[in-house]
Amino acid sequence: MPQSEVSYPRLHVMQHNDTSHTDHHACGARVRIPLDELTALLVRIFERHGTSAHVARVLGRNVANAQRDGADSHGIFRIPGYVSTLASGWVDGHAQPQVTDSAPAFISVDARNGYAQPAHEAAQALLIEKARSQGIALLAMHDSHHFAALWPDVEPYAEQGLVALTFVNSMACVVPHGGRRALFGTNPIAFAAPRENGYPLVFDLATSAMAHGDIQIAAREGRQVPPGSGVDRNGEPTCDPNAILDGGALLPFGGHKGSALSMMVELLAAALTGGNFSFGFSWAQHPGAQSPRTGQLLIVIDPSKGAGANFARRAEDLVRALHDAGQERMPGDRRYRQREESLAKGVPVAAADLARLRELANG
Ligand SMILES: NC(=O)C1=CN([C@@H]2O[C@H](COP(=O)(O)OP(=O)(O)OC[C@H]3O[C@@H](n4cnc5c(N)ncnc54)[C@H](OP(=O)(O)O)[C@@H]3O)[C@@H](O)[C@H]2O)C=CC1
Ligand SMILES: O=C(O)C1=NCCCC1
Repeated sequence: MPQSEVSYPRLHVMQHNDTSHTDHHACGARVRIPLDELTALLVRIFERHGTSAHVARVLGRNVANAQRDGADSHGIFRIPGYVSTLASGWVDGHAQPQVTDSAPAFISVDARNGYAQPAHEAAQALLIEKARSQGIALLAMHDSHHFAALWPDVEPYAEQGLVALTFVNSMACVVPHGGRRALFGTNPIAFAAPRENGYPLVFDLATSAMAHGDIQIAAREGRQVPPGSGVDRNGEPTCDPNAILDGGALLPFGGHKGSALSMMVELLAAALTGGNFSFGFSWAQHPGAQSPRTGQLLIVIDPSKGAGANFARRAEDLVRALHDAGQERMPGDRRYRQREESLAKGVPVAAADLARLRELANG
């Protein structure tokens, strides 16, 4: 029976009970809002609900950019979760991260129970300097809360000609392959590499069959999820997202292969950094808390130190070969397309969500 050891709260997601709109989108009527306006609104929400001005700026930009790029599960959908987590006292919105220059190619960051993004930002310049001088450098962060998409953590390195990889562990809601109870987090991995012509090559994926956020969205919209996504509280396969959320669990993607990758994420993001394993924390005293208190590892490589004279050109060769072989869509393409559209026309947001954001910012 895969009963989760840590029960993940289902509260505090954007609800869409208003069905009066005629728009075809599942979330009701959509409006478009300029990116800087959305960012400012989100910054106000964070500040109003318990973060420092600096943390609010970092998180506001992060969430707005996720929404800009079409991240349904990690854009404004997450705002009620941030707010309830801050209100619960589970996370410190004013945390001052401690950055330690541990070794020539190794930086340790204690996020001090704060959000991962400001802690990462505090060490970013040193990480780039080390990667360029040593060829490779690591940032190992612990006691951090990552409640967002991972691509914003790696894409900026590729924009500067570097290769970056990151690993984050989350909360126990995935049954290991052949196992009986949830132990892994959805444990995402993201990778970014520069290209000669065009946006960096970036992939960003949960090692579970689906991200937990997408299960929540399917439940909210009354949709079934694909076979192989999860099991119910009795360990029986189910396509009902509510059964997965209510005492059931997710499955790793690709059976034993995804399970092995998820194990690696626990080792790199938790064991190596000093952070909690996904099964290793309890938020029982913090009703409403939703963000996992775990760790993150970032690896940054300077490809100019490698064998290839021009990594970005080789990346371009590879993309051309992939296209020639019939793969039209590269990972990241959908996001970049969405980004361009959002920058040209405004960021799409469900009208009901925008109203709720305004209440959170002003009410
Ligand atoms: N903070 C946390 O602890 C967690 C965060 N997450 C986040 O959830 C988000 C969603 O994760 P997940 O559902 O696994 O992501 P998806 O399965 O939607 O996408 C995974 C990757 O595959 C690419 N991709 C998707 N479809 C295709 C295709 N047909 N051809 C080529 N490439 C494709 C995507 O590119 P594209 O983006 O262009 O679609 C993306 O890079 C991620 O941003 C992740 O970081 C997930 C788990 C935990
Ligand atoms: O969607 C997911 O899976 C998660 N997102 C944010 C942090 C917890 C897991």
